[in-house]
Amino acid sequence: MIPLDGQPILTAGEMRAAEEATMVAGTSVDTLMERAGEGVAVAVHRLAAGADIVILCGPGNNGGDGYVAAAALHRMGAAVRVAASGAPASPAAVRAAARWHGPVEALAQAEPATILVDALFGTGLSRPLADEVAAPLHRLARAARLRIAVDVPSGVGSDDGAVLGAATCDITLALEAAKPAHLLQPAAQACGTVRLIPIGVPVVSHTHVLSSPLPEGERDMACVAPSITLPTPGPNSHKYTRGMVAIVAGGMAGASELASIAAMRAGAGYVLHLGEGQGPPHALVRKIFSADALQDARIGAIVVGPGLGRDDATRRMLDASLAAHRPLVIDGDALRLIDPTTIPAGSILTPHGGEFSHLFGQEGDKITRTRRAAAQTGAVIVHKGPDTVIAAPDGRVTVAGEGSPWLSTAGTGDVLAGAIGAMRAAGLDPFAAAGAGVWLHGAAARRLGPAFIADDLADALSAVRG
Ligand SMILES: NC(=O)C1=CN([C@@H]2O[C@H](COP(=O)(O)OP(=O)(O)OC[C@H]3O[C@@H](n4cnc5c(N)ncnc54)[C@H](O)[C@@H]3O)[C@@H](O)[C@H]2O)[C@@H](O)CC1
Ligand SMILES: Nc1ncnc2c1ncn2[C@@H]1O[C@H](COP(=O)(O)OP(=O)(O)O)[C@@H](O)[C@H]1O
Ligand SMILES: [K+]
Repeated sequence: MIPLDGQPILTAGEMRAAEEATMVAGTSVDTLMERAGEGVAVAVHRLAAGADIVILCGPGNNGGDGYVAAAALHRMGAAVRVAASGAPASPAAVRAAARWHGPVEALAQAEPATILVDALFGTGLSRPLADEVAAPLHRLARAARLRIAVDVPSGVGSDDGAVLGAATCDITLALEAAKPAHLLQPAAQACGTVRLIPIGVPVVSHTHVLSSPLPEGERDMACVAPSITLPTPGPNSHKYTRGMVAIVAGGMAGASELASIAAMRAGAGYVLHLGEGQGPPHALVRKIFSADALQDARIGAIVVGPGLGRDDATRRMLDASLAAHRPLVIDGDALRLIDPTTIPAGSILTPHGGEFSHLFGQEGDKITRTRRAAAQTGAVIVHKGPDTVIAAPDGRVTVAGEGSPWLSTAGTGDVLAGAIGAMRAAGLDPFAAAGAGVWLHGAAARRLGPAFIADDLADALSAVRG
C-alpha cells in the first residue's frame, strides 16, 4: 500500500487508455484483474486482522476485482462472504465471478459484517446510484467497523469528485494510480485514507499529487512526480540571493503584515513591506509605498493583493506593481481589480473559489477549470481550497491532498501568498514556487494541529522549512 504523495492522477478515460495499451502489449484484462483482486485481498487481510468480511460486488470490472479478492481471501483463511447487486455483466467480471465458489447473497438482503469491502462500482460509474443499491450500501456501511473501497468509493464521479450516492469509507485502495476523486472534494472526503495498489499498468500523466520535498539523493529513485524543492542557503548566500520580496500593503494592514511575516519565515533573505505601519518584527524593512520603491532590480517577487482594498488608490498600486516587471504573486483584492487580459505571463495567481469564479467562471471540474485558466492567462494558478489545484500554462497540474481543515480561518490565504513570494524570490520558477509554498503552508498547518490562528501559521513556517 503506497501513499499518494507525488503519484500520477488519471481520469477514467486516461486509465482506460493505459489499461488498453497494457493489454495490447500482451497483458490480459484477466491478469490485471487478478493483480488488482490479489492486491486488494492482501491489504484487506491485513486490515481485517481476523474479523469477518463482506465484499459487495457490482456488475462491471470493479465487481470483478471484488470476486477475485473474495476468492483470494478465502484461500488465506479469512471469513469472507460476497453480496452482489446483480449478475456480473462485463466478460472479465463473469470469468472472475466463476472463480468464487461460495454463495452470493443478494445485496438488498445481505447481512452486515465487521469489514465492508465496496466493489460495486469503480471508475465506470456513469450516473448516481439507484436507491436499491444506495440503501443497502449505506445500511451495510453503517453496520461495519471498517469500510474499504476498491479503486474509488462506489457512487463518486471519478473525474470531477462529485458524490453520487457513495457511502463514506475509511480506506480506499486505488488501483495503480490516483484518480481526481481521491483528491477533489467532496469525493475525497468519502475516500478516507487513500493508498495505491500497483497492478503493472504503466501510467504517465501531466497531473500529479503534490509531493513532499525529498532529499537530493532520493530524487531519482522515487518513481513519482518531480519532487518539490525548498531553496536552502549555501555558504556563499547573502540576503539578496536568498530572495528579496516586496509586499504591497493596503487598507487592511493585518493581511499584508501576515504575508510579510510568512515570507520571512518561509526563508526570504529580505522582506520589504511597502505601507504604513510599524512594530516588530524588527527584521522587516518598512517603507511607504511608491512606484519607485518597486523599481529595485533586486526584488525577486512582488506580492500584491492581501488586504489591498478595491478603491482607485489601490488600483494605482496594482498598476504600479504590474508595471514594475518583476515576478508577481497576485492575491486577494488584486484578483478582483485585475483585468485578466493584463496579467503578465509568469505571474502566480492565488484565487480561492469565489475569486476564481469571478475571473474564470465555473464550468468543468476543478482540475480542468484551473488548467484552462492557466493556459488562458499564461500564469500559474493556485486554485485554493481543501483540494488546492496548481496549474501551469504548459498543462502541468499538481493537486494538494493533505491540507488541514483548520486552515479555514481568516488570514491563512495571506500567509500562503507570502510563502509563495519567498519561494519565487529565491529563484524557483512559478510552478515550483507555487508547489513549494502550498506544501509549506499545509505542512505548517498540520504541525500546528487544531484551532491555530493565521499568525501562528506564519510563524510555524520556519519549523517546516527543513
Ligand atoms: N483500469 C485498470 O487498469 C483496471 C481496472 N479494473 C477495475 O475496473 C473498474 C472499472 O470497471 P468498469 O469500466 O467495468 O466499470 P465499473 O465496474 O465501475 O462499473 C461499470 C458497470 O456499471 C454500470 N453502471 C454504471 N453506473 C451505474 C449506476 N449508477 N447504476 C447501475 N449501474 C451502473 C455500467 O453500465 C457497467 O456495467 C476500475 O474501477 C477497477 O476497479 C481492474 O479490474 C483491473 C485493471
Ligand atoms: N477546509 C479546508 N481544508 C484545507 N485547506 C483549507 C480549507 N479551507 C481553506 N483552506 C486553505 O486556507 C487558505 C485560505 O485562503 P483564503 O480563502 O484566501 O483566506 P483569507 O483571505 O482569509 O486569507 C487557502 O490556502 C486554502 O487552500
Ligand atoms: K468501489
